[in-house]
Amino acid sequence: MEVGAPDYLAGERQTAEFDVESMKVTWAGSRHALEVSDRMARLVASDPVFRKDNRVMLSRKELFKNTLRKAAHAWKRIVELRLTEEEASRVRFFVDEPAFTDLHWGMFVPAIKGQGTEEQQQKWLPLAYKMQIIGCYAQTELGHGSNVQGLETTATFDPKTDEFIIHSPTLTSSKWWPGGLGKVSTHAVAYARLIVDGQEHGVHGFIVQLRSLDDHMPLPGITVGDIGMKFGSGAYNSMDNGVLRFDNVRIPRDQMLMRVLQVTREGKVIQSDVPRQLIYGTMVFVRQTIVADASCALSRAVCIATRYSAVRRQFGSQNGGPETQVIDYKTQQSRLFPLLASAYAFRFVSEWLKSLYTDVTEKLQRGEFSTLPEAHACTAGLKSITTSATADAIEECRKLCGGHGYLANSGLPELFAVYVPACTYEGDNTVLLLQVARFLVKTVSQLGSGKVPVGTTAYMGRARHLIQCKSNVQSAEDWLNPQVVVEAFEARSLRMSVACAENLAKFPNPEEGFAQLAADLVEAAAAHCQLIVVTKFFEKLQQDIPGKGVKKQLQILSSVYALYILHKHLGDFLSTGSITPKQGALANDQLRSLYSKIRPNAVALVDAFNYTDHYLSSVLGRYDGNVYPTLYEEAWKDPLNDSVVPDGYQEYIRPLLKQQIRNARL
Ligand SMILES: CCCCCCCCCCCCCCCCCCCC(=O)SCCNC(=O)CCNC(=O)[C@H](O)C(C)(C)COP(=O)(O)OP(=O)(O)OC[C@H]1O[C@@H](n2cnc3c(N)ncnc32)[C@H](O)[C@@H]1OP(=O)(O)O
Ligand SMILES: Cc1cc2nc3c(=O)[nH]c(=O)nc-3n(C[C@H](O)[C@H](O)[C@H](O)COP(=O)(O)OP(=O)(O)OC[C@H]3O[C@@H](n4cnc5c(N)ncnc54)[C@H](O)[C@@H]3O)c2cc1C
Repeated sequence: MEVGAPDYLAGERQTAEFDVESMKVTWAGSRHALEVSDRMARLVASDPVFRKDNRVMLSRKELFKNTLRKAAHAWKRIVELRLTEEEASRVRFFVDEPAFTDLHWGMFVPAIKGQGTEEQQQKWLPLAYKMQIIGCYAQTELGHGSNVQGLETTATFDPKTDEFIIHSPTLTSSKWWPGGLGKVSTHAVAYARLIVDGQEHGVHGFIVQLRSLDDHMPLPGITVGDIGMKFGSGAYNSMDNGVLRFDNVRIPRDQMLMRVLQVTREGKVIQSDVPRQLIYGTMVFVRQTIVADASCALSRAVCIATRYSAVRRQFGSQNGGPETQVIDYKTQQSRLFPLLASAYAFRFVSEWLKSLYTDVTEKLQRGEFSTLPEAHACTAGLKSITTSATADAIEECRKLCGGHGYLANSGLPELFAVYVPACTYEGDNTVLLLQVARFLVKTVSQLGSGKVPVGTTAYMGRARHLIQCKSNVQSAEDWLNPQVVVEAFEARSLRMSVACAENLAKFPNPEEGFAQLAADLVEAAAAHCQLIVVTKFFEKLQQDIPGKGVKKQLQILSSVYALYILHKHLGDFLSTGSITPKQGALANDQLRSLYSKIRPNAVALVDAFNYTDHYLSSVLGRYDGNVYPTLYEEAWKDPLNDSVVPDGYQEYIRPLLKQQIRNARL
């Protein structure tokens, strides 16, 4: 905010009962992370190349070119200022526009790191790190996305020339969707069925050059282009999601990523001791980052809706006094505050998931693979529930802002359009929950065998207790006890998984049973993932959290998150007998009282996200709350208002009016 400018939300900030600066540190993860984030946010906001207020007005071509300009400029600044990887990734975050670089850094590089041999990494990574080649992740095809084993592109080994022949045998085998592919990437990690000596060996990744490094023209045998406009006007259209066909394209044998499986010069296929699933490792990595992204997108929407709800007034004027701030309506609170709590919950679960991922990656380097299934289940499940909840929440925030939320300059329509594909990419959310369900059913089925469940399924080891325990909640206060809450969530989750396992056992064919019970399995999986989020929020509170009143606020938010989920899924809790209807009603009583505790802190709690006005790009979410004059000024900047009489008047309006006059005379 400019020095000396009026702060229309000052009153809201004065009622805060905690130290906002300390909360900023907790949200960012550390003082260092906050400092880096703050510095990079200002760097981006002060650079005119990174302006974004005109984004929705640009044509697709202009938008795309502008994105190329921003990406090139960001890279120039990263090199000039010798930014660290952490700083560079914050620059990307604040530039706030999907671009080919996301796939280059986020998937192409990790695919080579995770699936390439040492030699392959040494050859390709330095080129990729300097952006002397630009890569994408070309897995999905026109006919298959979720079913990776169903991909049709082939990679046939030719022992005569020591090459693979990459081919698209059908229309449906055309690569379709990869970001960065359409117009920019020079290379792809392309996924194809490996065929050696007429035998198939599953889907593997191959580094394929697509375009000339001299003139950017597609290489012989490559047909490549953009797949067309996507949802929304600006949004994800800054990305060149592409189509790609291979017509018997030859690549050297050493361009197959061979960490999992090797093909020798003689055409021998050697399976290493690394599990096949590591081919899916890049997706595990990205799913983990998507959970962190969910907390960012959600907190951004909530920040806008909270500030605006404090500015906006409707009804309730007494004796000519001001009307009621809409944030004081209990309905507004019950819709908004759970989303605020969810933003914090997703933030902390993403922190935990990152540490789990780092731990599993270190183990994989040492040849320990036992934790891979849990890492897969956690990343898939949390990616699924956090992105679904965030997409719904952004739309709810738009509605919380009434009519003005529908204006592009509220920032919410664009945020929704750009965010919502997260429910689909990197694994459709339902498909991913079914993966979690497989993991849970397997864990349940092994309970009798003496195998002790660990990690996020450790609670299943107490199945005998959890299957019959009764919650001892007697008052609304009791719901503030984390142990009580966790036990209710554990009982619900375990009982849902056990019920699924028991029902599955009734089918002679397990796969048929899995297909028939899929809807229940998805619900059991979601219940397990919600338990993880609740537990990790409570565990966060066991840590030392400095700053006046900060821990107290987080305790309130953790209870709000848990009780909101409980209230929303009350049917599950009741039908599994995890709690009684009376206890469900008490949870709701507690929730209401928690909302009142959040109310004086609401604006400060969203200030703690430390978002600049540039990043928020929302008139409604401005830090200073100066909404109405800005909305008014912005309206006049619309190109339609360039002229008082619109273009088209002479051709289309005037004749109409004249005709009416003539008709009236008749
Ligand atoms: C200088 C620095 C600058 C910094 C800039 C920084 C910028 C960085 C930005 C980064 C952001 C990145 C943004 C990216 C944007 C996203 C773009 C989107 C990209 C994509 O969408 S890529 C395509 C994604 N596709 C999918 O997700 C497909 C989903 N399908 C699957 O994953 C699989 O097909 C599926 C559903 C798992 C089934 O596979 P299948 O082989 O058929 O497996 P089974 O069901 O039979 O299971 C077999 C067995 O394997 C286990 N399994 C499955 N998957 C995994 C896994 N991933 N890991 C480990 N194990 C796995 C499964 O559980 C089964 O186990 P069993 O024990 O039961 O046998
Ligand atoms: C913006 C965007 C960017 C993308 N970027 C990339 C990229 O860079 N690289 C890349 O390779 N791919 C990319 N993709 C593709 C993406 O990964 C796939 O779209 C995604 O994995 C979903 O697969 P699908 O499209 O085949 O959906 P489908 O599987 O066809 O889903 C359609 C419906 O069928 C349901 N369904 C499917 N299978 C089952 C099942 N077994 N049981 C129950 N229901 C089922 C789903 O729930 C869904 O409702 C991108 C997609 C988008 C939208």
